[in-house]
Amino acid sequence: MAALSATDLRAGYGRGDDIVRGISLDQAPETILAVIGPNGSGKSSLVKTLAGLLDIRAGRVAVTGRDVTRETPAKRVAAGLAYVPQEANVFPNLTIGENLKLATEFLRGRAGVGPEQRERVLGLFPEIGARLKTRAGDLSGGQRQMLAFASALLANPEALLLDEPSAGLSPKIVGQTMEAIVRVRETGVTVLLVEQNVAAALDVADEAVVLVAGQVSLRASASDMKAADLGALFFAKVA
Ligand SMILES: Nc1ncnc2c1ncn2[C@@H]1O[C@H](COP(=O)(O)OP(=O)(O)OP(=O)(O)O)[C@@H](O)[C@H]1O
Repeated sequence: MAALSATDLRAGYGRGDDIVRGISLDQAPETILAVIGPNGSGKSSLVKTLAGLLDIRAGRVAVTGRDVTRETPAKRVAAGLAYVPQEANVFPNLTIGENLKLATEFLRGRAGVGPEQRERVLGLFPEIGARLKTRAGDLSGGQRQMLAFASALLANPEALLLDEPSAGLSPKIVGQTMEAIVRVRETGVTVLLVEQNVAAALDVADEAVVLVAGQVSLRASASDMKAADLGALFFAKVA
């Protein structure tokens, strides 16, 4: 069974045209699927639609077979679908410890949420665990991203949606962030990774999809995608 599944998904903003225009994708458990494509192709909109932040106009979203299409964002997290937005993904005025505490505030009742999961997650991100009293606003970009991952993982998700985790990070820190994503996958989490940094994403992904104008124009293994002419794919004319 797919860990994450979207079927004929359509979504857009307000009364505007569809931005997500009929996307279907099934993601096998414990894989990393990179979502790449040119600026404005709808990558962030897709991930927001999966997370429940953009109203679904048609189609279906399921997490480990459970239909969450009509669920609120909070209920989707409780169903096993966690989301790390591109920006504003931590509370800067709160400490690391306070951020982590808040992350589980609305998750009572979800299996696997609690002190053991907290220990497991802090074990994955030791530099976060060692600085629980530090204000999140005082962290570097890379550390802030680790805190955002850790906060999302406290929900013990089946699938994790990441929107451009490399944005604004130096190349060295991008590498460390991608390594962290691999560690997350090794704990059994399925990761959907939206990235502008195509090379970094393909280095860690199993598979990738190219989005052009809100539709999937190609799906391939990460290694085949590395060999593809992405320039031609990204800038192909779409009807
Ligand atoms: N809040 C919004 N209201 C209206 N239209 C929006 C909104 N956010 C995005 N869009 C539009 O949706 C389209 C897709 O944007 P989206 O941010 O999903 O693309 P993207 O592939 O993630 O781009 P980028 O790589 O630049 O982040 C764009 O035409 C954009 O103008």
